[in-house]
Amino acid sequence: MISVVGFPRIGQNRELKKWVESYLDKKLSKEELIQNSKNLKKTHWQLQKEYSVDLIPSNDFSFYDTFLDHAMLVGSIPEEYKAVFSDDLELYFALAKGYQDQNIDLKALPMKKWFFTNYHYLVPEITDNTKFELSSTKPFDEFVEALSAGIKTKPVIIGALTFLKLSKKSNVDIYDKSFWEKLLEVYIQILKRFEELGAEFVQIDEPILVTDLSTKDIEFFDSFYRSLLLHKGKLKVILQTYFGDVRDCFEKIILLSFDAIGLDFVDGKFNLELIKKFGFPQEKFLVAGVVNGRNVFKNNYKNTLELLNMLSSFVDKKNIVISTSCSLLFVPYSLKFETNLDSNKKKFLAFAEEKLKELSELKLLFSQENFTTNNIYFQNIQLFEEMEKNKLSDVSTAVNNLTDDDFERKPCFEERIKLQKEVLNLPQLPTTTIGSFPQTQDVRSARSKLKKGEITFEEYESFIKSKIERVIKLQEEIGLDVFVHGEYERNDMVEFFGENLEGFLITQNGWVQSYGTRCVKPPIIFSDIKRKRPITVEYIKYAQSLTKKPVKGILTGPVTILNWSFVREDIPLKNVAFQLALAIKEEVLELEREGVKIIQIDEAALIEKLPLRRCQHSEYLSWAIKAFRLTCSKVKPQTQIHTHMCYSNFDELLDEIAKMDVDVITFEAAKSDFTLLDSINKSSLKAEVGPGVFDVHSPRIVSKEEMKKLILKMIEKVGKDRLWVNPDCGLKTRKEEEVLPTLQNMVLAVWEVRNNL
Ligand SMILES: CN1c2c(nc(N)[nH]c2=O)NC[C@@H]1CNc1ccc(C(=O)N[C@@H](CCC(=O)N[C@@H](CCC(=O)N[C@@H](CCC(=O)O)C(=O)O)C(=O)O)C(=O)O)cc1
Ligand SMILES: N[C@@H](CCS)C(=O)O
Ligand SMILES: [Zn+2]
Repeated sequence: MISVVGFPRIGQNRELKKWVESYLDKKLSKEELIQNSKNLKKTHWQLQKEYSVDLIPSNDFSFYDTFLDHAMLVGSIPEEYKAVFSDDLELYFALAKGYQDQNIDLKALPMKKWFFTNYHYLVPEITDNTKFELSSTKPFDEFVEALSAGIKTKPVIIGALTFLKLSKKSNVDIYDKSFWEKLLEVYIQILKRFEELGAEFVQIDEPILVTDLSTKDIEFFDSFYRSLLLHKGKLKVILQTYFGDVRDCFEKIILLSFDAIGLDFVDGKFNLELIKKFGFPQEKFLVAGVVNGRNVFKNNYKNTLELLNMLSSFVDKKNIVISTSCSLLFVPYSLKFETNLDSNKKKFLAFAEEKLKELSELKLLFSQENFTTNNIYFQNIQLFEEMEKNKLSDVSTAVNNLTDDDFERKPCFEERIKLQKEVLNLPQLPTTTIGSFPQTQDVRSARSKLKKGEITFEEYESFIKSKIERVIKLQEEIGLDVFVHGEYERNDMVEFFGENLEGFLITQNGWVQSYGTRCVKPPIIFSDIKRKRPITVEYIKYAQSLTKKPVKGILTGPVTILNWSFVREDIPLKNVAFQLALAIKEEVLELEREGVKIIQIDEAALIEKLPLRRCQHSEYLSWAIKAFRLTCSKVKPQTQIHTHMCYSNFDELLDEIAKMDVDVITFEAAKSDFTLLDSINKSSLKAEVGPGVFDVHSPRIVSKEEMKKLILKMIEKVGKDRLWVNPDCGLKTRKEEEVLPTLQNMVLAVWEVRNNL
């Protein structure tokens, strides 16, 4: 059999994004949105059927986020939202995006990164008031929709442990049976309903099982599922894990009466060792995740068939289900739109649709005794031999020649910061922004015209320069201290660098959902990385020529470029990171030579990609931090190096972040509690800090008073001498009318505080 854990839902041309945005703009009716989405789901199910997928997922579709769908399903929604909306879809989008009118001001649920991916889920809150009850029909409706199209799907449901652990909890003990019994009842009802509807398989996703688990987690899991599985009736229940191995609970889960266990053999290589050590129950299916759901390179059939054959010495061959390692949500839809990719490179790639083909080819080969004589197998072997030949020089000469001195910035922070203060002569509590200003429609449309050849590069360049002129003027008017050029020339902070460095492939349509309706187009790292030409220098120099205030040169750091790109699987990540670092270093040094006095190297994704298991942290951090240091170790002491990190919970990692040895770090402040600021004082971090004073993800205009209070609190926590004042991230997703007043209030708040220092 073949199973797909989940399928991309945004549509081959981002149709869903466009429909949802139109619905939110009141340009598409609710009925149209629902009908269009039904057609889209049907297309995806039919596509999977064409590739002979046996276990086709449903309920992997979502208007915004499946975690929010699940919260709606089990009734874990705050009462104050429920009270306002009689329409479920309005309630849903209010939770996703917030809601404001003259009388009501409801915030959006917070977003968090989904494990180590670049997808964000919405975080529901569970309190002692939460009354779990079956509150939506979405998964059942989708099952029936597919059935009426002639496809019996495998509904996918988020498991209870993953749901509870990834939700925010207030005043509840999730391990207390009297708390979770109600939730159990809801899960029982869900299974019963699917059984009534005639489902054969149901997939329960428990990716949390691949993280470090406590005894309580394991006890909860055991009791909850022991009880739930008593009610499965005729259904076959798949326990689906992904993103790693299940070393903490394998022995327990194989004893439970799941009918199938889904294990990831791509990110969870250790799963094979677990099976070798503990065996696998003969009566169960093993859903073997062998086709990578998180990367775009073709599957190596030789390795995969070796693995499957190895597994078949522990599991009856007919019980091995060939599967994706995780949902295909994390890869683009199809290669068929990539008409500009060099065919000699494209042949090494597989997006979601091509992965369906891989699954069916693997099924065929696995069923054949003499698969090595099959032409499909032979061609795949040849492909990988060719890939091996055009391997990146394992460690390129420059990376090979690096010595300790290349990672060391001199002199020490205390001496550098004194020199920088003399050069920059900034006021106390310097104000700045993180880099991007609103990417307004005119900017997107100019870029689109450039791509279509409707305007020349010179016309585009002069348009970007006019935007820079405007943003410099705006910053002068607002009274900020350190300026930015606005990043108007960048479609995305990673893709833009991919477009301008050698070694990357850029897709036309390789969109992947990042959150809600927002997508990114990750570039593909294919060969040695080199800087072909200056990337940011001209626009930053131009911006600096328009003002006496210092303009920050803003670059994306090597680890973030690496982590938000698709990277070849046959080269150690560390080597690719060092190649990227050498390229960014050249840009840093050129900016410095051109007189740029402050350079910000964004490492938004450095902490977020931390391995899920603690025991693997230090290995990752050691090369990731070195890659960052390589970019700026050779700048003059007078040049001030900033970095920016967003979204991450890095309280416990401050001593590691200190090793980046930057002069200034801006980050998302813990929104209302100040634990991070307290931790800064206790850590070895010496850098000046700019905890964000407003949340860029909310359209709210923030008042001077609100920010003044925050600044005073921050001064109390970290002192006035090392504090910067800035938003918590770039402003690209906001409208100008939302952020300009807030920036003005931020500056006014600082002026008032300064006057009283
Ligand atoms: C900081 N974040 C980032 C992450 N990952 C990245 N790779 N980059 C990030 O910045 N991860 C964590 C967060 C996630 N945050 C975001 C924030 C915003 C977006 C977003 O706005 N995405 C846009 C697409 C951006 C883009 O690449 N735009 C292109 C193409 C624009 C386009 O769609 N053009 C239209 C034509 C337009 C016209 O003619 O008017 C078209 O092609 O049809 C560009 O600017 O050139 C989105 O809309 O989803 C994502 C993640
Ligand atoms: N410089 C980037 C960082 C985002 S994390 C921006 O301002 O958009
Ligand atoms: Zn950010």
